[in-house]
Amino acid sequence: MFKKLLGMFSNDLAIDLGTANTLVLVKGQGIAINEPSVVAIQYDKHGQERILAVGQEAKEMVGKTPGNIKAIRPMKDGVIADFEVTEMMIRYFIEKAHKRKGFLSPRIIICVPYGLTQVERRAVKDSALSAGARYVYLIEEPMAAAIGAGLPVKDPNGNLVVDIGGGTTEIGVTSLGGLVLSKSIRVAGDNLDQAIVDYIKKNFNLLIGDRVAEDLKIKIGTAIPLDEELTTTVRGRDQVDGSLTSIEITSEHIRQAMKPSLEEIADALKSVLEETPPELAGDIVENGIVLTGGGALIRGLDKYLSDAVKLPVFIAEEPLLAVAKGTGKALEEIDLLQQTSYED
Ligand SMILES: Nc1ncnc2c1ncn2[C@@H]1O[C@H](COP(=O)(O)OP(=O)(O)OP(=O)(O)O)[C@@H](O)[C@H]1O
Repeated sequence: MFKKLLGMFSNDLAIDLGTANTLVLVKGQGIAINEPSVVAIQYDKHGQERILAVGQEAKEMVGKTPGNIKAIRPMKDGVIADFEVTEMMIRYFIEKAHKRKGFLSPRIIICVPYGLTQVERRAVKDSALSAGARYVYLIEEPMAAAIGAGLPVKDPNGNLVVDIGGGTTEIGVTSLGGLVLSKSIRVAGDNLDQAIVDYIKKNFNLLIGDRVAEDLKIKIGTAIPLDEELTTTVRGRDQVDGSLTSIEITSEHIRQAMKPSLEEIADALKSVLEETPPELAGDIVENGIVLTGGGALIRGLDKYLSDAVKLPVFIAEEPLLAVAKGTGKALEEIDLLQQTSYED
């Protein structure tokens, strides 16, 4: 009761700490921040560092910075690659979202990739505590994705969600409010971008950056053949003579480039289905599989995965927001959470 009362005087926050994007929701107000998980750091001549930009502004600096500025993605492949910068980023986003704060420091629920080590979980909690959180809860990504996709996670039924983010694809089977089974592979959006860079280098002798590859994936990427293939022009540096040049690329090329990674995602899904207890598997056969995360937006991925596992596959509404929305819903039940398994 007392804790409930305290909650009325502070803006509790829900944070989806993604490897590609970080979203912050303020309780009762909705999404306050939706920005890339990138930090630009400037070093002075004594080697001292200071934050130059965080989020969208920092992402625009990636690959374009002079020597004394570094644009860093502190979370990579679903793990914390740089603790110090992750902490700076969490602190920056909390302070920005909580600037119109009540007179109490907030309680914060943070969604973290499945399978972070105890040390990484501790680091995330400590960053939020040192940024002024009164209490920090952690929730794992597949669970938040399932809640955000509107699946009836509390029912005694099996639900299967596949969250394809930037660094990881997380597959989870939920039932009775918990994760029964989960698998995380380091094959997701970033890996697809890298596969496109490599394919274009190998087949066209053209060097392109990650940002250009990501644009190609979003603009013309497809998991299945299209009735009318899409075409676009891509600019880069010729590997042989070093000149700047442009070539025509089709959706068929991008599909070929992404094929091995998409096969890995399909194989991971198959292995989770094989391990799912029969009672829950029956529910999944009936209800199908739900895709969340930015990767769910790849053209035809639902059909591709449905063909691979011979089950219906659906795309969640606003898949890029599903994890954040799920974390936000968990925040609304934060008083309940104090007694449940979410508490770390
Ligand atoms: N329309 C689209 N088509 C294909 N991919 C897309 C599209 N829009 C976004 N993406 C990709 O989705 C990924 C980001 O997704 P999301 O924000 O769900 O990841 P994240 O939660 O930050 O990462 P993680 O779940 O690994 O922590 C990026 O790789 C981005 O390129």
